[in-house]
Amino acid sequence: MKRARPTPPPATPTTSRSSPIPPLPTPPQPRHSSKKHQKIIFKPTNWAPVNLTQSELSLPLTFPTGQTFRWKQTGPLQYTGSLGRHLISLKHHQNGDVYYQIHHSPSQSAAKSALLSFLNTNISLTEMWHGFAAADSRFAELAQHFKGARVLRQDPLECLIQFLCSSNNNISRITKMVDFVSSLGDHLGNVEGFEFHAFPSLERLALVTEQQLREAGFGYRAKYVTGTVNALQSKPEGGVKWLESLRKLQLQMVIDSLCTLPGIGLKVASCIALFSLDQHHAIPVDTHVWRIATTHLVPELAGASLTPKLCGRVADAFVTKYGKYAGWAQTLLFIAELPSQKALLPSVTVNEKKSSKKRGSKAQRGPSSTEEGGQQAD
Ligand SMILES: Nc1nc2[nH]c(O)nc2c(=O)[nH]1
Repeated sequence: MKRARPTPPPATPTTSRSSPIPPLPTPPQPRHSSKKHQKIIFKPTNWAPVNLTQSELSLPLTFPTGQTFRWKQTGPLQYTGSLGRHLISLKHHQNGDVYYQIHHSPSQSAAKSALLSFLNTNISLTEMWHGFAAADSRFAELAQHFKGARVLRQDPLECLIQFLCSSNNNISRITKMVDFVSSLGDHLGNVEGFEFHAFPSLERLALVTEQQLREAGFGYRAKYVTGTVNALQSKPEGGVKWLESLRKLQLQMVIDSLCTLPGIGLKVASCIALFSLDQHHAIPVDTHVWRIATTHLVPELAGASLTPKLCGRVADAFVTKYGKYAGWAQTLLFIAELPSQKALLPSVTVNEKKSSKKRGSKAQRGPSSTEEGGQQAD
C-alpha cells in the first residue's frame, strides 16, 4: 500500500506538548558518559522533516511499545537510536509532524535512506487503517485513540537478538539485556546523556561467551544467544545474508527457517518476521493475543488451550479479517492492550476495561506488562 504525497512541513519544530499526542511513558534515566566518551556530546540544532504526520507515525506509540528495545527517549516526544552506523533522533513538531536529526553518520544521504526504510515510509498507515476500520468496527473505535502506531522495518540481526531476549521477560530486563549487547558495538555518540552504539556485528557477537551473557543477566537465554550466533555463522552464505534472504520467502518458510535456530519458537519467529523481514501478515500469538482473538475473532475457540495448531487458526483468522497487512492490525490491537495505553481509552470501551480488570492480576502480566515489568509470554 503506497503512501499519498505529504504536504510541505511548517517551520522548525519545538518541544511544545500542546499536540494531542498521548502522555509518554516515563523515560529511562540517562546513563552518564564515561570519561572515555565525554568529548563527543552532540547538541542537535537542525531538524528536517520526515514527511510523516502524526497519524502516519506516532513516536510514543511506536518506539516504547515492544517492537524495539534499542531506541531511547531523549527528550519530550523525542527518540534516538542507531541505524547501522547512523545515529539519528526523531521528534514530533507541535503539530504532530515528525522531524529527524542526524547526529553522526558517514553519509547524510545514506542515513536518510536507512531512516525511510526503517520507518516503512512507502506504506500508508492511514490508508491501510481505513480498510481495517471498514472490516472491523472495534478496530475503527480503537484506531481513533491510537493513531500512528506503525510497524518498523528493523535490521534482521538486531531484531532477532532483541526478540531472543524478549521471551518470558519484561521490558525493563529486556532493555538491560539489549543495552548490554549494544554496548559491544562501536560507539557512535552521546545524545542527552545517553550513549549510543552501532549494533555489534555477528563476528563481534561470536566472541561473547555464554558465561559473559549469564553474568550480564541473560539467564537461560545466554545459551540461545550463543547457539543462534554460532548457527548463523555456520551458514554458507554468512548469517547476515541468510537472514536477509528470508525477506524474499513465503511466511511459512520464514517461520520454519527461524525456528531452526536455538531458542526461537513460533511467537518469537513471528515477531522477527513482522518487525524485520517484510512479512506484513505475520501474527505473533501469545496468551494475550489469544485472548483478544477468542473474544473478538474466533469466539468458537474460547475455552480451548493455546496449541501451535490453534496459533495457526488465530493467525489465519487475522489474515481473513484484515488481509495481507494483518500484522499491522495485530500491532494496534496489541498496543491497545498495554495497561499504560488502555488507561487512555474513553468510557466507550470501559466495559472492556472493566472485564480486563476482573481478570485481575493476570491482566497485569499482559503485553502491557512490557512497561510495568511483568512477563511477556513467549
Ligand atoms: N506489536 C507487537 N509487539 C510485540 N512485542 C512483543 O513482545 N510481542 C508483540 C506482539 O505480539 N505484537
